[in-house]
Amino acid sequence: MLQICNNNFETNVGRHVKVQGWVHAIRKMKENIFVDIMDGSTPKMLQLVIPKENKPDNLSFGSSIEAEGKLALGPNNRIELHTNNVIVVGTCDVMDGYPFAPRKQYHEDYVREFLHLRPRTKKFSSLLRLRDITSAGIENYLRSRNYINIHAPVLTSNDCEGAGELFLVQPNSKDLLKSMKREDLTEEESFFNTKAFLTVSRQLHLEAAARAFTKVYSFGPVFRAENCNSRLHLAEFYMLEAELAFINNIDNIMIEVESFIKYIIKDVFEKGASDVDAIGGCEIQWLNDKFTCMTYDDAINILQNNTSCLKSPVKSRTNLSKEHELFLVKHNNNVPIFVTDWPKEIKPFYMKECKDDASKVSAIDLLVPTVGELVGGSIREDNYEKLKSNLPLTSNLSWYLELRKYGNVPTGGFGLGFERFLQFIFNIPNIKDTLPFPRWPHNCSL
Ligand SMILES: NC(=O)C[C@H](N)C(=O)O
Repeated sequence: MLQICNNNFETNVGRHVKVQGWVHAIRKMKENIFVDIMDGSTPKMLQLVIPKENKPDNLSFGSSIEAEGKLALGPNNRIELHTNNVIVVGTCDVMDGYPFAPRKQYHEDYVREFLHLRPRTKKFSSLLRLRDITSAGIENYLRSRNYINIHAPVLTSNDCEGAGELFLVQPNSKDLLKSMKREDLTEEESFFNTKAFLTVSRQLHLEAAARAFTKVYSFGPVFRAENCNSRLHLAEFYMLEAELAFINNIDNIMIEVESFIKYIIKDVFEKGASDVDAIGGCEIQWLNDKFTCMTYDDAINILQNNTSCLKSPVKSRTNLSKEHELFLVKHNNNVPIFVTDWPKEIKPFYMKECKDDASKVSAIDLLVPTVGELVGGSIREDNYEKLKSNLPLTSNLSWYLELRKYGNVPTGGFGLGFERFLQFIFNIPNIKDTLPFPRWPHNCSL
């Protein structure tokens, strides 16, 4: 079996091979039928040349086939398969509800209505391959720099960000809940003896692991119960989170983030070049520029001087709106910006106070074109007493506090939203088109 990605066809000319795939185009000529197939291993198609009399009756656009024959050099110097042995594995009756037709371009909103068939469309299959290449690039990069991958749990009893955007998890069986019920626990608590949620961030677990392995990361799904249906939000998304021990200066985190992002983009543009071409090319202007660094107060000043161009009000000591984030980046010639020194009251409990200003925390948001905030990171509060007084009253984070008691070290880290990263690298207008089966409010049907 030959996969189309094995593009050493040149050396294979004359060889007898078997291929498999899905039909993307059929052209009927006088003596032969020309069929383009894709097998998903590459954006490239392979042309089959089938003598008219050997074409199976049920061969159509969208059907899956197997073909055996001889590879030959075609008139345009492309390698094609000459075959009189084609088997239709699965038919596809285009008149019976198949939502796509040959040689037609569809808007992504339409294609998204058919999530189960979408991976077979040409552009989306390129996007999913690019997602795979980027994700492998991230793992390889971190491994090569001695980060240890920690499989932190999806189920957790903590609300890391303290923002209340949690999905509650409990058994679906009333009988099970009844059998596990205890007087002192609510029904929601009866399975784990505590409420359990889908994780919003693995940072707290990574902080525990960083105090044993120095450099750790986790790359997996996180969940946010936000009733937001924007082009930038998902209820389930992948987050890359990294945590480094023996770090007490946010500059180190910024250096780590900037070199990581630049490396991964260059790597995926190189390894995924044919898919990047297939989606119409991508260009990043600032790959050789240094990211800008400005304080939150500087950012607010810029916004306050430009209120006439902004719809959302600019208020100091509040979060930036998406409009503000995108304005700041544009104002900075579209070069990414690290915003530093955030007001303490708008950031989570785990961030460390700035040395020279106790009203600020040592945190960064990285703002980039197209999507705004891409990365959030901070130095973590490592002082036992200070952290104790910052902990939310209702939290059960005594274990997290205890990390500051035994063999404590300062740590810092960051989290990067993977889908936003893809959106921004490959210029994808809607985040729902960066992953195979997106979840967003009112949408979890398959
Ligand atoms: N690991 C991180 O620093 C990410 C951070 N906890 C967030 O969810 O934004």
